[in-house]
Formats: sequence, C-alpha cells, structure tokens
Amino acid sequence: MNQHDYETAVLKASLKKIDRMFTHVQQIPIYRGDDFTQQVLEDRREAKRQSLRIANEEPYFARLDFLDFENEDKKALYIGKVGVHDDEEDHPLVIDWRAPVASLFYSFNGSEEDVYYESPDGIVEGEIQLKRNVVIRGRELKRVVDSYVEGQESSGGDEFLLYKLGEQKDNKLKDIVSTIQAEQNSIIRSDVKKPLLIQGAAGSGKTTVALHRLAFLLYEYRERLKAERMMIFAPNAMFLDYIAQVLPELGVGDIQQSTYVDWALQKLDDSYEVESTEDRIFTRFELQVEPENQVVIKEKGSLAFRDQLKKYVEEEVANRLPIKDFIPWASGLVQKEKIQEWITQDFAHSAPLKQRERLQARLKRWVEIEVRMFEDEKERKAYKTEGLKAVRSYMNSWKKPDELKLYLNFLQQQNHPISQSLRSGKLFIEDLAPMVYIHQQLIGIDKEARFDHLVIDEAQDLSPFIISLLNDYTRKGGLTILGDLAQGIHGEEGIVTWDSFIKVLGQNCTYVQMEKSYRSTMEIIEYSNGILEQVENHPPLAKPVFRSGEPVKVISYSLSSMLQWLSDVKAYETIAFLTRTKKEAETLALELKEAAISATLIRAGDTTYKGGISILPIYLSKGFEFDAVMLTNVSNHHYPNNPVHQKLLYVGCTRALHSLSLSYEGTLSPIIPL
Ligand SMILES: Nc1ncnc2c1ncn2[C@@H]1O[C@H](COP(=O)(O)OP(=O)(O)OP(=O)(O)O)[C@@H](O)[C@H]1O
Repeated sequence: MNQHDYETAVLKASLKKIDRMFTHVQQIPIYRGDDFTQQVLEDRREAKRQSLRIANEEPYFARLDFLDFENEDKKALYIGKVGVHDDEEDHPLVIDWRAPVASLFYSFNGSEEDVYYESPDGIVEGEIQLKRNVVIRGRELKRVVDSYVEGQESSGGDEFLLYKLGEQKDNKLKDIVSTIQAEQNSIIRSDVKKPLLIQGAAGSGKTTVALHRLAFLLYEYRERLKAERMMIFAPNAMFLDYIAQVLPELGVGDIQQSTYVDWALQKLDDSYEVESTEDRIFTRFELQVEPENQVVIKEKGSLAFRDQLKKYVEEEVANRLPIKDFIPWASGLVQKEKIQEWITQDFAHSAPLKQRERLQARLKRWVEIEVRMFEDEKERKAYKTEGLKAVRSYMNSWKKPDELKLYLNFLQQQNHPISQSLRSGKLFIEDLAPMVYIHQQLIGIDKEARFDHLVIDEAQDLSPFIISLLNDYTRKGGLTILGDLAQGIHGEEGIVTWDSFIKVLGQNCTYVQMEKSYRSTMEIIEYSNGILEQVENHPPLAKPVFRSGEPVKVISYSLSSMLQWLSDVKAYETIAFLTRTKKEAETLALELKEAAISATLIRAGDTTYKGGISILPIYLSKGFEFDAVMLTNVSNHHYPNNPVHQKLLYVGCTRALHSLSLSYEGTLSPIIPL
C-alpha cells in the first residue's frame, strides 16, 4: 500500500471513531440544572463537543513516529488542533499540538539523533523515525508530505512550508499549526513566568505567534490561567476583526480583545472624552503636520514623567490626610495620633481612597460602640445621630482628590503647556496613561482587574509609560509584547530602541528577535530591505525563506495602467491599492466604481475588513496583508526622503505576499530603490 492509500485508510478509521463519539456526546441531553457536580460534568461534555466538532472536519495535520527508548515502544502519533481521546480503546487518538510530545514535531530538524520531551512524569527520551504533514480538507486526504524519514535525505519541511506560504489569503489571519517553525515554537512555549518582548521583522509572524502562545498557555496552565482574564491589545477595531478568527480556529474562546485607548477610557469609568485616534492620524498623515508638541508628547510617555507624577500624587495625598482630633460630642474623642496610626499602620496596604473609606467605616463603628455607654435609649439615639453627623463632617475635611485637577496641577507645577480642551476634560491620547496612573494611585488595582496574560501588538507605537501601566495591571510575568521598530511611523515621539521597555519588564524579561520573514516572496523582501536600509539605526533586515515570485514592478501612474494592473492580478483573492492620502483613495475608489469594478474603500475607524479589492491610505495598512499590492503615486512630492516616509514605504511594500507593484507620476521618490 502506498503512503497516500495508507493514510487514507487511517483517516477513514479515525473519522469513524470521531463520528461515533460525536454522535454519542450529542445525544446526551444538555444539563441546565443547579447541581454543581452535574454542571462540572456538563462543562466537560461541552468541551468535548467543541473539540470533536473541530476534529470532525480536520482531525489532524501531522504524523510523528516516535520510538520511546525506555518502553521500546514505537508509536505513530497523529497531531491535531485539538486532542481526541479514544474512549473505546482508552488511548489518545489525536495528540493536541500543544502537548509536550507534539513540540518535537516543530523543533526536530532532522539532524539530531536522539530527542527528548518533558512529560508530566519526567523526561522521555527517544528517536524520531518519521515526520509527516498531511493535508485534510472536507474530511478528505489531499496531500502527504514527508519532511523526515529516518535514513533518507529529505527537505520536505521546506517544501510543505513553501506550499503553505504560496497559498492565497482571504480576509482573515489564519492559524499556522501545521507549519510552526522551530524558533516560533520556542517563543510560543517560552517560560510563562517571564515577560516576553519580541522585535520581529515585517511578516515574521509576530501577531500569529502571539495568538498561538495564548492558546498554548491556556492549554498548559489551564488550572492557573483563565481565558476571560486574558487580553489582546491591537491598534484598531479593524485589525482586531482581522485577527479574530485565529483563536476560535484553535478551539480557544472568551479571550478579550480591545485597543489600549478603549481600555484606558473604561478604566476612567468612561467619564472623559479623548481625541480620536483618527484625528491624530489625519493631522499627521494627511495634513502632514507633526503635532507641534512632539517633545511634550514624548516626555509625557516617559518613565521619568511617571516617576515625577508618582511623587507628586504621593505628596498631595499625604498633604490631604486629616490632622485633627475627632470630637463627636463633648466627652467623645479620638486623638489625631490614633487616626494617623490607623491610616499609616492598619490601612497601610490600602490605596488612599480605600483608606478614606476604611477610616469612615471605622469612625462609624467607633461611634456605634461608644454610644452603648448611654443607657437611656433616647439619649443613645441622639448621640448616635450626632456622632454620625460628626463622622460626615470629619470626612469632609479629608478632601477626595479629583484625578483631572491633580493632573492639571501637576502639569502646571512642571511648566507643561495646558490646552483649553484638556482643562475642560478632553484628553489627548498621551494624557490617558497619566490619568489612569493617577486613578490607580488613588484607588489601587483590584486583584480581579489584573490580566492573567496580556498580548500587546504593534507595541512600537506605545510609550514606555503605557507599557509600565499595563505591566501594573497584569499578573507578574504575564506580558507578551511584540512590535517592529522599523514600522514605528509615529514620528519623533516614538521609541527608537526597546531599552525602556526592557527596563519596565526587568531583567527577567525574555527578549527575542524574529528575523525570518514568511509573508512575502524573496523579491518583495529584498526590495523592502532596500528601503529599510535607508532608515537610520534600523533593526535587522528581514531574512526571506526561499520562495521566489515575480519581480517587483515600478510603472507610471494613470487610471488605465491601474486597470491593466488589476486585470494582471485578477487571479488573486486579496488585492490592495495603497494610496498616500485618504483623498487619493476616495478618488481612485470613485474611478474604479465608474469602471464597474467592485472595490472597498477603507477608512480610519472602520471595524471590518472584507477582503477582495481594497483601497486604503498606506498608513492604515499596518498589520494587514494582501496577495497583490499596488502602491500608488510614490512620487517625490508624496514621499520625501525622511524617516517617517521611509518607514511608511517599508510598511506598504511589506504588505504584499506574492505581487508588489509601485506607480508614480512626475519624479519618483528618492526612497525607492532602483
Ligand atoms: N510558520 C509559518 N507557517 C506559515 N505561515 C506563516 C508562518 N509564520 C508566519 N506565517 C504567515 O506570515 C504572515 C505574516 O504573519 P503575521 O501577520 O503574524 O506577521 P507580523 O510579524 O505580525 O507582520 P507585520 O509586523 O508585518 O504586520 C501571515 O500570513 C502568517 O500566516
């Protein structure tokens, strides 16, 4: 029997078993009662239903033949997105890709003689005899590719990766379980106790790897980490929509997704307005006006600013502490020293506003106890009323600090300019971190409000202050931060090295560089590297995998040449025109409409990405990818030679998977490599 027939027979037998188990578990009525044990059993059945639903379509994607030295036991292990236990024969039918033994499938490169993995019972040593990828679609075996057969030369690993990378993309980011590379595997499985910071080239799989890491952590540490307490921060709603399918595809639900701005506003009880990110984008990229106060923005995002603010708030809070005796009636007294002792010792671990609440409660209790000495009920009641009134008045002498007032006073003290809109409570994005920080200083952070794990994507656009704030709101070590300094298009106020982030995360932090880029063909990566090389102090250039495609084209811009280009790339599923400005995108969208071509105009603030033909300003393309990309109007006028435009062009070019073209009128931008 040849490989294909053999694997077809295995698949048929596995699907038969999975079908049987699925039917069985579906026949059991869903328990909706109050009995706790039954609820736990029902939760398990539901988890099984969900796993079997995934396995039912595509039970596995790989096979690994492993000889366990200790038991002299050779097993063909089938690896899938979810593990399936064969209930009839009581053994694993499919191994979850996150299980320790499955790690060998990703880390083994064919050159090691003996391998080992860490099972819950200790180290298991053995030998790999076969590493095979299988492609199953619609319950049918489509392809078998061996990347390692003991005793044979094989480069099948690359062959299968290239086959996957050559596929076209639709409107959603996909999982990569069948082709996770060794360096990605070690990032996904890296120590849960250590924060992780990744500098990764464009297309190196940062976003994808971070999502797989969450799925791994939830599997490996299911007792400690809860999906509802994990969060992904990405720059905008459309990007969140674009990545939203990866985790459900991996069988993981309930992980929250948000933008940092939305989260921060919510922390401030939604009581403030903030300048919209779209306004900031418009000013910077459309009007080409950098915010006047870039130096101030940078300063407000610095750790030094955080430290000064901390000191200021602490002093303010200390100055407001009550410094008088509590005298509710002539013979009743709590001395100010006693009150100080309560605050500084008994309530030492509470935040100031909590201390205030606790003092109020304690004074009330004190009154209630003291009035017991009055035997006459009427008199007791009168004293109680008097006493509680005195508590209220005493507490009024301990003024509740107002976040905004504190912040404005601090800015004034530091001689920072204060705009009229800030005075009236309309914050700029850079004011959010200080405001949340003050809030946190005043009321503290509830254990429940801390993330079990937080993924921060496109982190190069955030300030060290924001990272430090988010670190405070996350369980120790629970941060995975990813970004690319080469794609930091936010001008002077952006970071230029990761040093300040490392300072926040501490020595314990794992810093990794991902240099291999998987998204684009060699031609596109080399071309984009030609742009990146011009960026001063650029991070390492991307290293391509050996996937060759068509050369990058530079053509002249006209509507007819754009229509011609569209017809050349029409076989691709996702196609994008990246314009320099919003206005150009609108004009082109209109022209294409008149030419009866259906295309989607993408604007800042959009919440979904539909795929097909898209037209968008280049600065909105960050994080996305398209099979074919046309950069329109890369003229000198649109892309003058400065760092922001170098990075914008780098971002634009690296969005293309298979085909990249640029077009221009007049003089070509000097940034474009010839
Ligand atoms: N091991 C892999 N196997 C198959 N595809 C991969 C692999 N790693 C990454 N990719 C693909 O490469 C592309 C880029 O991935 P992703 O968007 O996660 O990269 P990124 O580093 O976040 O990119 P950027 O910073 O440029 O936005 C995606 O299509 C992803 O599926």
